[in-house]
Amino acid sequence: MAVKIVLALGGNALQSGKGEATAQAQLSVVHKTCEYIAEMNERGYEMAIVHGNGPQVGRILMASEAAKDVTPPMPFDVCGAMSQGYIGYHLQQALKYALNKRNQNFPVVTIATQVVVNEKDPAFQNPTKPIGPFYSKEEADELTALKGYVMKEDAGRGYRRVVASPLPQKIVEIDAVKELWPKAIVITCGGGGIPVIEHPAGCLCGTAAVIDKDFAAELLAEQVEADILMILTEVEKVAVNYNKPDQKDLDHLSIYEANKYCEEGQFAPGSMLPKVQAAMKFVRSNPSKKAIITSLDKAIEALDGKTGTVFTFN
Ligand SMILES: Nc1ncnc2c1ncn2[C@@H]1O[C@H](COP(=O)(O)OP(=O)(O)O)[C@@H](O)[C@H]1O
Ligand SMILES: NC(=O)OP(=O)(O)O
Repeated sequence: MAVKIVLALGGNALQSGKGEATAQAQLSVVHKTCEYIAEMNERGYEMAIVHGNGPQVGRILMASEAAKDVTPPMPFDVCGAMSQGYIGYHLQQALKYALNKRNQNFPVVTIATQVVVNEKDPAFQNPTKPIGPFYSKEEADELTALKGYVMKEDAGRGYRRVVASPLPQKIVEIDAVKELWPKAIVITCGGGGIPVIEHPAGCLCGTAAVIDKDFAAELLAEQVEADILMILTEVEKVAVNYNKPDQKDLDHLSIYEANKYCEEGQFAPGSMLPKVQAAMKFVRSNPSKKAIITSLDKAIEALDGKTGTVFTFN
């Protein structure tokens, strides 16, 4: 039986950290990303793709706010939906190209995905999710004074605007995802999903937040009964004492070890911590499953057991 994987694609799979933030620059990075995904498809893995949207949704919001004199600003949830649309479009285009090159006539489809969050989630009172570009401390202080943004330092890389990031509770379009699996590679829960609140009458209402795509990918992986949750980011392995002279890269983490390192504060909140927490949650949900955190270019080697940080129950 084919191995089922939910792939979570981080920022570097979509945009070069040091490069420009244009649509063209994103598409060229996505083309490279899709070569790896097509190779995985060629090897017989069944996949769904969840991607991040922090930089993109932040920039869509900025553009919308900057244009307020000519057109009404888009609500936050609509900006999230827009980010799903254009990132999904880039992935569809690049993945189809990479698949065709390998003579794999395989459908690729993006589902605009709503994800239910709890309006009482404490995350609404404590914004943690970095979005948009990076700023210096001085620029960050100016934005706080000028626009009231909450700005936080992001894993040693500069300051970013942070917004609420409630936990995903339910994937609204999950039946469609299951229906399409494994007939297509489905791009779903982009940017963690469009955050919606479920009202008693049954209607859904978009809300101002950005769900963490690693947690949404975890929920998806549980619901489609994936064998592996694979989180692809910039680093090949999770480390302890990250960025310090005594940094130690980790090949394997049990729930017990991962928990201990979380308590020690080894993983930066808003970057590595949610990935580790999502990996732990998936393995805890079914101790026969595994999660892998690695870099995009090492994904296949990691599936072959040669690199990455592998999370297992014991
Ligand atoms: N303990 C750690 N081990 C490895 N990387 C870490 C650690 N703590 C923080 N990081 C940083 O977290 C980054 C991944 O988070 P982020 O860039 O937010 O993810 P994404 O790829 O989803 O956009 C890594 O590239 C690294 O810079
Ligand atoms: N929504 C989300 O988690 O985006 P990033 O991966 O870009 O932070």
